[in-house]
Amino acid sequence: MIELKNVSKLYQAKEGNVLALKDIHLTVEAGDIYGIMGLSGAGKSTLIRCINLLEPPTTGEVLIEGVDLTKISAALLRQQRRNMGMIFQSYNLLTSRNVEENIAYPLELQKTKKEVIQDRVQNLLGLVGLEEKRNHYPAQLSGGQRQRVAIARALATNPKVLLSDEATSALDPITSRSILRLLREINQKLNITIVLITHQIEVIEEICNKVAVLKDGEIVERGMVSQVFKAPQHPYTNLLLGNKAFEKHTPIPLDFFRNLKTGGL
Ligand SMILES: Nc1ncnc2c1ncn2[C@@H]1O[C@H](COP(=O)(O)OP(=O)(O)OP(=O)(O)O)[C@@H](O)[C@H]1O
Repeated sequence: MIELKNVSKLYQAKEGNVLALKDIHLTVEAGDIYGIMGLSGAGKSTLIRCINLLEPPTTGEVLIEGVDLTKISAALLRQQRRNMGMIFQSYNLLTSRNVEENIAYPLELQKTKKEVIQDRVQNLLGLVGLEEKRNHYPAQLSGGQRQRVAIARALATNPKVLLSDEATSALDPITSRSILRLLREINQKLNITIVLITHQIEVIEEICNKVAVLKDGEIVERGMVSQVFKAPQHPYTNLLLGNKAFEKHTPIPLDFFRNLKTGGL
């Protein structure tokens, strides 16, 4: 349902040009929770923003259900974008609007009838578990609650796809897990395809069925999470997963501290 073909992105700036994406080919099927992982600067944000054309690719095609977004008019693009909600690390809520009003905002923009908006907002508040906070403003909410509002707002127009740009990176591990659980529920109950970018391996492990590994603007490895994580083929994937194994499971050898004291490392 989402297909990127030969997508490249060149940023041209006074300070110098950056080729942020190089000949990307990516297929996301309906129902996937597709994770794109890589270190800082790998091109993850650029890639996810190319999917809804927030960042127009320099070359290549972005096909959503067979429609190439790079070739349609601005009006048609606006219409296509309603099929794709997006959430961000920094939530991007409207600070002068309360929870209900934030969720209603995309529907107001498309001139939906008031009664329909009320019903939809009510359902979404239930879905994200924020009925009791409906009149609160973003400043009165925790990070996790803000992300729930952002998720409800992203789903307001009934999209088929949800794009998640490091949605849990600013949250503590427990809140992060509760947001990931919510995303999985949305994928399973509402049949919404999710594409997410993250630098956190545990996010991929927790909810994604597929993964692509991005390095310096190129996809170096992709596949089912179960396979890629069990038997990574590319040294860079190994490095990313190896680091995690070190953090999580490998006790730091005593020699490390001895050597540190004596400057022997
Ligand atoms: N508007 C821009 N103008 C010039 N260069 C840019 C622009 N946006 C991103 N870049 C460059 O493109 C490359 C990829 O950036 P991008 O933000 O996509 O990476 P990322 O993997 O999302 O990184 P992070 O995890 O740190 O957000 C980087 O070298 C970055 O400096």
